[in-house]
Amino acid sequence: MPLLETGRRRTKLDHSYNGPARQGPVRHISPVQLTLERIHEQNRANVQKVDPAKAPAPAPGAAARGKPRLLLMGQRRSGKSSISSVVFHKMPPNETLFLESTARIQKDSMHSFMDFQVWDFPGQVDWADPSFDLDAIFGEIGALIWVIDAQDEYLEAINRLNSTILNLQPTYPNINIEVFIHKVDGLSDDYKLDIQRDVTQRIQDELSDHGVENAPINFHLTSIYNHSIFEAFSKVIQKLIPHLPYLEALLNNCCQKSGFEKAYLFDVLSKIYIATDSSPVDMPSYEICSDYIDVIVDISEIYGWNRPDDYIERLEGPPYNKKLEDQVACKDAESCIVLTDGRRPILLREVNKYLALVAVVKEGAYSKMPDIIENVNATVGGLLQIFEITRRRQRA
Ligand SMILES: Nc1nc2c(ncn2[C@@H]2O[C@H](COP(=O)(O)OP(=O)(O)OP(=O)(O)O)[C@@H](O)[C@H]2O)c(=O)[nH]1
Repeated sequence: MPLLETGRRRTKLDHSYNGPARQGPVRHISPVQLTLERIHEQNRANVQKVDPAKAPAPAPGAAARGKPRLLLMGQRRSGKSSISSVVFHKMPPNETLFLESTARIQKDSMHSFMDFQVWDFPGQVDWADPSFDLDAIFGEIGALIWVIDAQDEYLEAINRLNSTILNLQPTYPNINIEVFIHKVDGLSDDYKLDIQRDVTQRIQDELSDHGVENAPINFHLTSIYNHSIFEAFSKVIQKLIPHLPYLEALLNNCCQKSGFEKAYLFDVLSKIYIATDSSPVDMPSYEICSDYIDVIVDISEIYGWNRPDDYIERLEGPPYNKKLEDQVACKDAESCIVLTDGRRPILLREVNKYLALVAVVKEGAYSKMPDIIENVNATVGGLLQIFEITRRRQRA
C-alpha cells in the first residue's frame, strides 16, 4: 500500500490525494480580497518595523473592516474636485466651471452599500515634504486616482506621477494606481487613443528604468461631460468589493434564466455600477440604464410612499383569485419601460435603499414577464443575503 507524504499509509478514504496535510477547511478568496489583505499585511509590516507593540492584528483586516479610501491627486485645475462633485454630489458638469481651487485636503465620507472615503488633494501638494505623515494618508488606501488633464501640457503631470509612484513603491508596493486621462470630451477618438498610448508608454518606461516592473497601474479615458467618469469609477470601486465574484455570478445566472442582454447592479446615488454580468459593457446600454435610474428616483421621490405590512398583505395575501394587477405589491420600487421600437424593455428593481438592479431585456423575452419578475425577485433575495453575510462578518 503506497505511503502518504506524512508517512501514514494511504487508506481508501484518502482517495488520490497525496499532498501535504491540509491545515483546515479550504478558504475561497477572491483576487480583490487578496489585494486588500496584502495591503493590510504591508501596512502591518510597516508599523511593526517602527513599533512592534502597535502592530495591528493580521488580515483579514482592511477588506473585512472595509472603509477604504480613494485619493484624488494630480496637477492644479486637472479636474479632481469636479470629478468628486459630479460623481458623488450630483453637481451638473457645467457648474464645475465655478469651483474654486482646493486649498486643503477635502475629505468626504460616503455611506452607501459600502462605506468609503474620497480625499480630494490640492494640486500643489509636494509629497517629498517630510512634514507629511505618509502612513496616515496611504495607510488604508483603496486606490490612488491620478488625474491628468488631456487638454493641457501633461509632461509635468506624468513626471509628478512617476516620482510619486517611485516614492511610494518601496513602502507601499501594492497600491492600486488608477490614471484618469481626463477632459477627453471634444477630442477625436484617434487623438484620445494616441494620448493614452503616449501616457502609458512614458509612465512604464520611466518606472522600468528605475527597476519597477508590473506596477498595478490602470488607465481610463474620462470626462465629466459624459458617462465615462462613472464607468471609470465603477471599475475602481469594483476592485474594493470583496464579494464581487458572488454578485457577478448571481447576475450571470439572472441574465441566463431571464433572457437579459445585460444587467447592472447600480449604486443609486452615484450611478456607479458595482457589478455587472460577464458580457461586455456597451456604453449605450450603460448610459440608458443610468438615465433610467434618474427618472425612477425622481418619480419615486414625488409619488413614492411607504407601504405598511397590512396593505401588502391585503394585496398579496388570500384570496388568490383576484386579478393579477390587483395583487401586485412590492415594498421596493419596481419599474419597466419599453423604448420606441418596443422590443427591448428595460427593467429596474430596487434592491435596498442604496442599490438597484437594472437590466436590458432581450428581444422577444417580454412575453415571459411573470417568470422574469420571479427570477429578479430571487436574484434580489440572493444579493441581499450576500450583503447581509458581509455585514455580519464586518461586525464580528
Ligand atoms: N472640458 C472639461 N473640463 C473639465 C472637466 N472636468 C473638469 N473640468 C474643468 O476643469 C476646471 C478645473 O477643475 P477643478 O475640479 O477645480 O480642478 P482641481 O484639479 O480640483 O483643481 P485644484 O483644486 O486647483 O487642484 C474647471 O473649470 C472644470 O469645469 C472635463 O471632463 N472636461
